[in-house]
Amino acid sequence: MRVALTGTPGTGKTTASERLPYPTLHLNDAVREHDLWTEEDTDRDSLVVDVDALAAWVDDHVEAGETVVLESHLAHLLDADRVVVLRCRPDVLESRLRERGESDAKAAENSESEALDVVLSESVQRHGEERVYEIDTTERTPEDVAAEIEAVVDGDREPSAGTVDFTDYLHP
Ligand SMILES: Nc1ncnc2c1ncn2[C@@H]1O[C@H](COP(=O)(O)OP(=O)(O)O)[C@@H](O)[C@H]1O
Repeated sequence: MRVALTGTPGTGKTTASERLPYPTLHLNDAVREHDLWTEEDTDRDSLVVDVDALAAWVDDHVEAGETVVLESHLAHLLDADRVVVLRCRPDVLESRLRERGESDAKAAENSESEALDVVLSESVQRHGEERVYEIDTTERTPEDVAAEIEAVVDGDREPSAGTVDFTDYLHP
């Protein structure tokens, strides 16, 4: 089974993935290590990913029949059997990112994106609501988040797209 573990930067994907019993492909690392990008976005200090090249790289690194986690804020752009979207209340997300050393501008940009449900909407658009599972990490420990992800993999959770609403945190 392919599980896409996605969510706005800062929602806790890397931290949760380290606590899962499944092999995890950290796609952002793969993009850099194997030059799976088309150009540099200097304004946003990021790379424009070549999604087709990334998809081909993943195909080459996933054993048929194994459960594998594809971890990245872009993971939902790839084929997956289930899509786990981590969520975090935007004000908490902003402080997490600042504590991680991100710039105020980047922290604010991601906080706004989280309030606008950008990753969730893209995930539903690409995979359909029946494959999308939201997990709100705001008040969960990384261990609890990992346990919730395992429950999704085990089929113990119903799809839950749209259960999280952070519109109250949209900046006027
Ligand atoms: N469940 C959680 N509760 C509180 N803080 C968390 C949680 N998960 C991650 N963090 C912290 O938030 C920051 C972002 O986590 P990280 O796993 O890097 O997010 P992502 O991989 O989604 O960008 C890190 O500093 C991490 O220590």
